Amino acid sequence: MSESPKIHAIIPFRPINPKTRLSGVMDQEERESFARAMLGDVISVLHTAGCSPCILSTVPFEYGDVTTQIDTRDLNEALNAYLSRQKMPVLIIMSDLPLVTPDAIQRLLSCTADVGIVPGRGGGTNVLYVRKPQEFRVDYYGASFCDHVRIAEDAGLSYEVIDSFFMSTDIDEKEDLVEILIHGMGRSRCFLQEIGIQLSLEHGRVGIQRSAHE
Ligand SMILES: Nc1nc2c(ncn2[C@@H]2O[C@H](COP(=O)(O)OP(=O)(O)OP(=O)(O)O)[C@@H](O)[C@H]2O)c(=O)[nH]1
Ligand SMILES: C[C@H](OP(=O)(O)O)C(=O)O
Repeated sequence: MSESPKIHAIIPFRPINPKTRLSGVMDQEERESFARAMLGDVISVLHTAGCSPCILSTVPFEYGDVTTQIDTRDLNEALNAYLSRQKMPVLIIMSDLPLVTPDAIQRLLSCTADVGIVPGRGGGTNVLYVRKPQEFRVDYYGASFCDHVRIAEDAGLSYEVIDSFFMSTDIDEKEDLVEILIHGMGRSRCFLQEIGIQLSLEHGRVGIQRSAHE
C-alpha cells in the first residue's frame, strides 16, 4: 500500500539579527542561537507529525538535511511567491513556536476548511494550513489574523480558526520566555537555561531573570 504524500511545511526564517524584541535580555549572537534553537524545536515536531519541512530563509542557511529555499524579499512577498508556485496543500508555520506539539499540528491538518488559521497572541498569525495555495495570499504583521480571515472570505474560501495554547504561543517579548521555562521541553528551554535565564517571582507575578555571572 502506498503512503500518502507528506504535507509540505514552509518555515519562514530570518537568521541574521532575529528576535530584536529580545535585545534587552540577549545580545545578537545569543538571539541568533536562540532563533535556531526554536527553529529546531519546530522542525522536530513537524517530522514527528509526518510533515516535510522546508526553510524559507533570507540568506543561505543550513539546518541538518532540511531543504532551504532562499528569498531575499520581505516575509509577505517571499511567502506569496512561494504559494503561487504550489499546487498541493501547504502548512505555513513560524519558527518562533517552540511549544508546538505533533498533536496540535495533526489537529490543524485534520480541519476540513480551505484555510485553517491559528491566531497568535495579540492578533498575529502563527500557523496557516492552506489547501488551495494559489487562491490564497498572506499579509503578515499588524492584526494579521483579521487580515487572513478577510483574505479567505474575499477569495470565497472557507476557513476554520483553531485555538491551541501551544500553537498560539509565539515568542516575541521577554515575558514570553516564561512559557518556555514552564512548558518547554526542547532545545529552546535548554538554551535559555544555558545562558542563565530562569523564572523569577516579583510581587506575585512570574517573570524571568538572568543570572549576573553567566
Ligand atoms: N523569509 C523571511 N522570514 C522572516 C522575515 N522576517 C521574519 N521572518 C520570520 O517570520 C517569523 C515571524 O517573525 P517575527 O516574529 O517578526 O520574528 P523576528 O522578525 O525575528 O522578530 P523581531 O525582530 O522581534 O520582530 C519568524 O519565523 C521569522 O524568522 C523575512 O523578511 N523573510
Ligand atoms: C509575522 C507577525 O508576527 P508577530 O510580529 O505578530 O509575532 C504576524 O503574526 O503577523
